[in-house]
Amino acid sequence: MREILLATKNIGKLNEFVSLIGDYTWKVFSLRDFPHLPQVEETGTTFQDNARLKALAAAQETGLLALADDSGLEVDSLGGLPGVYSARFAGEERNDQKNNEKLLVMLKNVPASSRRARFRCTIAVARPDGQVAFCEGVCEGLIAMEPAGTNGFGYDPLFFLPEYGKTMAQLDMEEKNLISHRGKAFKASLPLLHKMLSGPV
Ligand SMILES: O=P(O)(O)OP(=O)(O)OP(=O)(O)OC[C@H]1O[C@@H](n2cnc3c(O)ncnc32)[C@H](O)[C@@H]1O
Ligand SMILES: [Mg+2]
Repeated sequence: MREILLATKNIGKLNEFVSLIGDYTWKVFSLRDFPHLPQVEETGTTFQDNARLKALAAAQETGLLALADDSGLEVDSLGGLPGVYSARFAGEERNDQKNNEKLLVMLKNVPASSRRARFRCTIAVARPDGQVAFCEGVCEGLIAMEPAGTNGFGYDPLFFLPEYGKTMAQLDMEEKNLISHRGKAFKASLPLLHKMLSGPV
């Protein structure tokens, strides 16, 4: 059976990937199966750089094919922030609620018509031999005036999808996976995953 390591410490992301992988007959590992692995410093300035750092470290330390995701929220009126700093926007403690509160404060005087934003996800797939490939997915929306919904994680309660009339946190995981940046990036990565899984890893 093919084996893949999902190289993320974010339980929300992990659950979404497990659901996306769904029926594939792959043996799926997560970083919880390798608790001794060192923390990867996300020193890159792009999603691609950080995804590469996380995937390569995991593949080289475990000998498995590794998939990492670096993702975040880009808010137009903030010049693309929080971007690669999305997880630690309100500080190194990486608190979702504080991140959301900080975002609302920064957008306090910004009208609904200027609250365009997008989630972006870059997936890196790395082999232990150093080969790395990338895929990207984007999901467009607006930053709501107040949070709504309890599903998902991160900025989902503030990410409003006009065509659904709901925030991302008001969708269930299957609905989110159909339209999300992560769902799109994962689907785009499937041919690549099959190709990289077919050679000797
Ligand atoms: O690096 P790993 O271990 O994968 O976990 P992380 O949470 O630190 O992940 P990132 O470095 O990629 O930071 C992504 C942040 O962007 C936000 N984010 C990304 N995808 C999201 C989603 O689907 N819904 C809500 N917020 C999301 C959220 O704040 C994440 O913590
Ligand atoms: Mg991270």
